[in-house]
Amino acid sequence: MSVPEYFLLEDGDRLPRIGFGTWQASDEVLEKAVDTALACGYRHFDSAQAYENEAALGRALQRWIGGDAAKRKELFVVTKLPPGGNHPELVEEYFETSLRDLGLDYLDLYLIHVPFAFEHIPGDLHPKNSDGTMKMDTSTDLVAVWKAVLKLKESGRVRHVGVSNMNEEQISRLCKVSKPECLQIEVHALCQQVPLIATANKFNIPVVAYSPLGSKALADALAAKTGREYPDLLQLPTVQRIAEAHGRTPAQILLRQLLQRGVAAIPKSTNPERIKQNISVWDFQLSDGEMAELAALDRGERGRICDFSFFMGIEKHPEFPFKK
Ligand SMILES: NC(=O)C1=CN([C@@H]2O[C@H](COP(=O)(O)OP(=O)(O)OC[C@H]3O[C@@H](n4cnc5c(N)ncnc54)[C@H](OP(=O)(O)O)[C@@H]3O)[C@@H](O)[C@H]2O)C=CC1
Ligand SMILES: O=C1CO[C@H](CO)[C@@H](O)[C@@H]1O
Repeated sequence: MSVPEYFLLEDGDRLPRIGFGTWQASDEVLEKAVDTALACGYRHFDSAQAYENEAALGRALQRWIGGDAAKRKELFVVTKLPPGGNHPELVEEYFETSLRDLGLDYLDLYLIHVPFAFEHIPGDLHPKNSDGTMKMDTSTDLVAVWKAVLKLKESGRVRHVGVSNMNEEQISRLCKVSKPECLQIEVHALCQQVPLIATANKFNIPVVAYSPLGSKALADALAAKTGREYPDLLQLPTVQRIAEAHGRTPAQILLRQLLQRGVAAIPKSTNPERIKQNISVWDFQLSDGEMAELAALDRGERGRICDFSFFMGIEKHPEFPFKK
């Protein structure tokens, strides 16, 4: 089956289905990686204020744009409102900080990063109590935050707005105000999010898969916390066998499965060869049988690696999105 390289959004904007992830890439390394990614054809870049590297991303993008408005239009730049910004009266301030750090005069997509709120403490994106638990604001009014994000779109400084890490109930609640234009969630071979993607498809909301390769960083953090080893998706026998059959790499198989499920993916790499590899996924296709074998790897909720358990106490927040 052929897969379009973009989601078509309103106003004819195009959301490239392979994007470039930036979490846990330090400034200098990130700038070089973004230069490579741009040269390889990436035009969708995923960031977040929480990654604390928006300025580095912005510098690399500005070099490539070179003041040319047509080149800026080629890019699809995404960033996210952090948990400390989940207060309606603070959305504008947090947004302006990201836009300034990115050095852009508009953003293509702004996402509510998570549905729960931390206290707003200037200069501290992950405020903690003395016992290590997060300083949460349990009075989060998610609809009011969403309305404040929608106002940014009305102002023209954001072209599209969406959400991340939200469950079906939260998505339905926000859809009553205005449908999110994108849902960014963890999706990969062991956490295939079949029900949530079905809901997104029902609302015609494009889904973008984060940690599409199983995120070594998150898997290691989970293993350190739970003592539960998390499998390396790239080493899964089924993935390796199908990769062998196609003369492709395991990563390309994992990404192609997502594309053929109608989901976009934002793999992160700072290695030039792997950056190139991750966007070279358009010239082969997986058979129905191979797709069925990959679908059988799903562990549903048990396959989740990003459960925010490193934010101690977060599961007590009324808007914690995942099954406890
Ligand atoms: N909305 C949210 O809450 C979240 C959003 N995200 C976004 O999603 C992006 C991707 O997810 P992320 O968690 O980073 O993890 P990924 O699933 O993208 O995996 C990244 C890891 O895989 C390695 N890798 C990349 N390409 C290959 C390849 N072709 N072969 C083998 N190994 C490879 C990278 O190492 P190397 O660099 O050495 O190649 C890195 O260690 C993030 O960067 C971020 O932008 C992530 C988590 C949560
Ligand atoms: O985007 C993200 C990158 O991963 C982090 C650790 O899970 C998250 O906090 C954040 O949601």
